[in-house]
Amino acid sequence: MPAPFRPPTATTWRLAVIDGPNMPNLGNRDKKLYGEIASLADLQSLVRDFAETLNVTVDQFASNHEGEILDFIHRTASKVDGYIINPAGLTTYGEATRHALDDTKKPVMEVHFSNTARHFAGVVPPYLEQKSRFTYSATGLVMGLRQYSYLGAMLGLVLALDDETFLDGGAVRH
Ligand SMILES: O=C1C[C@@](O)(C(=O)O)C[C@@H](O)[C@@H]1O
Repeated sequence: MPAPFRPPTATTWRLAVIDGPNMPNLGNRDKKLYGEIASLADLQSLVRDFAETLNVTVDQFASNHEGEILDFIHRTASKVDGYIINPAGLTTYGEATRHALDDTKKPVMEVHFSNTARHFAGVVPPYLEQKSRFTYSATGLVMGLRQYSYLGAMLGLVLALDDETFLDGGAVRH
């Protein structure tokens, strides 16, 4: 059933959804953080189904290798209207990936399964405080809602792209 709040004439935006290092192993990760989701394939199927409901398309990509993620961003930059990324293992040091996304000039939503502020506080002492590099240049951030973070990010990004007074149809980032 199509989303009732998007008119039938709304643009079919093309989005790219990227999962970074360790997300290909989603089914075997800590259930306290990642829940009972069985696999990356299940996550991608949930995201695809939601995209269909919103009447947008998604190009999905996951890799344990930053270079492959950079290649994906470079080759999709002129084809997609916005990115959703879970930088995962690149969150704190993924400057090359952040720059590649920045170079696209497209809106970028950062997503995480966990609330990374709480998660990081649990894994390092306060004097080594860890932060996401991606939040500095992301359009927005959704985290702490496990797989539903991706759906929240997608909904927000699609409505923002629809709103010509906000992202100017994807041409301008704010
Ligand atoms: O791999 C991940 C997954 C993560 O991005 C999340 O989705 O909660 C959080 C990161 O700190 C971690 O390195």
